[in-house]
Amino acid sequence: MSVHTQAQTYQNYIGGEWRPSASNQVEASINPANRHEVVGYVQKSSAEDLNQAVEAARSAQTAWRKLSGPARGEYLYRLADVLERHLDDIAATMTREMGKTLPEAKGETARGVAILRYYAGEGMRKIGDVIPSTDSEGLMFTSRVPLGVVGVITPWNFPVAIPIWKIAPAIVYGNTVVFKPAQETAVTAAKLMECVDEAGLPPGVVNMVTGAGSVIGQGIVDHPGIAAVTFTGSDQVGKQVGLGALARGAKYQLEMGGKNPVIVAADADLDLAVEATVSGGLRSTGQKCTATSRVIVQSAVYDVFKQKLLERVAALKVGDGLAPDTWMGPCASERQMQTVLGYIQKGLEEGAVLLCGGKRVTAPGLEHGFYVEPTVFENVTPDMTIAREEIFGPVLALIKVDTLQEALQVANDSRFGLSASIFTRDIGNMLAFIRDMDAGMVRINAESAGVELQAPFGGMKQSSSHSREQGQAAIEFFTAIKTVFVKG
Ligand SMILES: NC(=O)C1=CN([C@@H]2O[C@H](COP(=O)(O)OP(=O)(O)OC[C@H]3O[C@@H](n4cnc5c(N)ncnc54)[C@H](OP(=O)(O)O)[C@@H]3O)[C@@H](O)[C@H]2O)C=CC1
Ligand SMILES: O=C(O)CCC(=O)C(=O)O
Repeated sequence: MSVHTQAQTYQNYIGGEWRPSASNQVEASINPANRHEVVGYVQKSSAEDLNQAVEAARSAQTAWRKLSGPARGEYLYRLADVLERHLDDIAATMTREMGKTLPEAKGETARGVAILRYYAGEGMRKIGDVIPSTDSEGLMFTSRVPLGVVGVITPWNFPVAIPIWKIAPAIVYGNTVVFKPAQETAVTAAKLMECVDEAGLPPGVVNMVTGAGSVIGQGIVDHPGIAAVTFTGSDQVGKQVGLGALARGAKYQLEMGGKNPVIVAADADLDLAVEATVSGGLRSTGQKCTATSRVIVQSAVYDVFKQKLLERVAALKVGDGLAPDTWMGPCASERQMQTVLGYIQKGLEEGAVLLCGGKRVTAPGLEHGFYVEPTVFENVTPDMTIAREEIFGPVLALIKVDTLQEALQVANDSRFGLSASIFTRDIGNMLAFIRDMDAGMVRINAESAGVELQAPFGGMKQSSSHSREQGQAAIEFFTAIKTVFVKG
């Protein structure tokens, strides 16, 4: 039985108007805490809808780029205020649509507000440099210009923060946007567009088209009217996006997976390390690209650390993210839950030892949701699948090592290099980690997740396309540099 009497239908947002898809087909977005609850219906759009959105974005671009940076920034301040007013509703929608706990969803929405204000301020900052010319009568300088229409393709795990950290810099630097959210969180995305509408952004500056990744996402990648594509999501799709964009000469930026290690050195504050491992690995049900997944512990403290970790994990309350006492919600979808359970099974088959968890939670009240127990394995070796692939679920893999050198070697033995932590009190260990750890974010005595909006964010190796998002780094992707020489 489905509970959908109150479920609203959400339309595409194109050229400042709400429009049904050309196909007139909709899809239910369901609550992962209870598969029978429909959160809303979203459009299953076609290439025709995408074409309309690209046209709207192209039409809006000339007037938008002609506004001054501070004037564009003013729109972002307005949008921030509107989002802040709707924070509670948007956060609750996010929890119902993808399962993270309400405090996490509120925190993420507040982060969206802060990102908008940060980039509103960017509208006032410099967009070029004066460079001495060899010609004493010449003036040489750089100026940054927008790219045109930017395609924004986002995942479901941060359905407010990730779209905002792409859309805000895109528009403040004078681009217009065609946004394709993950279908799993398209209701939350539509509520974000309601804020765009209420804030009075000029029609066409931000457009949203929902639908299948293979149709709308791929359509953005291939569309000749889109100058650049920014993507966050899986490793596999990301590489496809990059190849497609490269083939037609579009600019692209990819943020993909992680297999983030934490090293617990023999001199670590073990209580702090346990807390950070649990928070970094299991909050948001492990569904963060920055989530801790490999826990590399020096043998001298292994048993004590393990004991403390298991006690802490046993105390975690799994449940509906809207319930006030829930610490960890469900996986975002049935497919994600099956993926996680598949990796757990693989871990068992390859000889890892299950210390706790490992099963779907079907306790009364949770049986209709996509819950997986917080899971800890030990005797994990670096060649096992659960030590190599991104699981994106509440699974921690303990790896015992003797020395810090070995720990670093294991930590670097991955095709990913997004975030990494170490717990130690020794300055030599810290410096070795900062120097030798191949990750875009290295964190000392702090969990691997939880990035700050004013700092560059991105990974090394196959975690990203080697660019950085957020902070002032965003200007690199969302603008092109013009070098100007003037002589009177
Ligand atoms: N680095 C990160 O932050 C994230 C990593 N992941 C990893 O990816 C795994 C799978 O998650 P999943 O949601 O399937 O991730 P995807 O990479 O499939 O989805 C990310 C976005 O890309 C879209 N998309 C799908 N196919 C294409 C395509 N051919 N061209 C362009 N865009 C496309 C999706 O649309 P649609 O949703 O409509 O399919 C979604 O908007 C997870 O288990 C996790 O390991 C997932 C999310 C975030
Ligand atoms: O750790 C964070 O706060 C951000 C994580 C992230 O960007 C992601 O999971 O995609």
